[in-house]
Amino acid sequence: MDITTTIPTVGAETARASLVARVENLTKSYGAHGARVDALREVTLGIRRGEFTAIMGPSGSGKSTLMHIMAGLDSSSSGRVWLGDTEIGGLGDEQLTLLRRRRIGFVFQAFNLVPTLDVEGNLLLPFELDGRTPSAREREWIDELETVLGLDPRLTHRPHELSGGQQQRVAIARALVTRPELVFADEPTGNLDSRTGREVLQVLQTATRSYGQSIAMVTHDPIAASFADRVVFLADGRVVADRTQMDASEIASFMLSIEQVA
Ligand SMILES: Nc1ncnc2c1ncn2[C@@H]1O[C@H](COP(=O)(O)OP(=O)(O)OP(=O)(O)O)[C@@H](O)[C@H]1O
Repeated sequence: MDITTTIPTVGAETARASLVARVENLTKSYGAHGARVDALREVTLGIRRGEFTAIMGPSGSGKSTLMHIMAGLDSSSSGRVWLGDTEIGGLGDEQLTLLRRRRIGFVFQAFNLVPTLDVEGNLLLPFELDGRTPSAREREWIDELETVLGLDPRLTHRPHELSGGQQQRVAIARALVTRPELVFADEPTGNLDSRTGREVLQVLQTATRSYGQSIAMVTHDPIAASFADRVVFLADGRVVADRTQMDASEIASFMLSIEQVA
């Protein structure tokens, strides 16, 4: 047996198994010729399972474009994208819709709750959209989320009767109810004051630390990124740094250095 070729292969497979999502040589360009914008340039990145990853970068660095392509909301110009073992680039629209519905959770800056549904109705929406009711085990999980996120007294309230922080908690609970492989959070604290924002970030951190939820959060806020286990920095469509556990001041100075170069 040729041991020199066997060992690295096993190592690479193990490393890939620990990734919940990955992209390889991803590029995305908008427009053509003189008006062309290269939003992503040959990005290769893996999101590790069970980690809270922040994707940071100045405005226009490509954060949202990367998130949208990883979540199957947009297509790439070239390169490959996987969620687990599924290569997203090979999927049709219907398969992509199912993948997003069943395997990915989303939390947006604007909460995106359905205004006509109460909290319980919003939490059950992912099941409703999938044409099914939660199993007994899923019902237990929903009950646990409602309690942990402090939503029990609010279940019959509609979004307009809730504070911004409460609405974002509902949105996070809704993203977690189906136990998705990966939750994408897009500036989840962008509409919140700093104290409420920190509480929401703690909720996301708890989802990872207590429940092993993989989360990828796009942000330009150093304080938000400091709650993450890992911070990936983008500048001008490229990954320029990939660090673990940085505090907010380290992140802020690193951002400043990127912005000065850009
Ligand atoms: N639909 C589009 N058409 C043309 N250019 C686009 C489009 N979407 C994004 N871009 C450009 O691609 C680049 C990356 O944009 P992207 O929104 O991914 O950056 P971002 O880091 O998320 O910025 P922000 O923090 O301001 O949201 C920018 O130069 C942007 O102007």
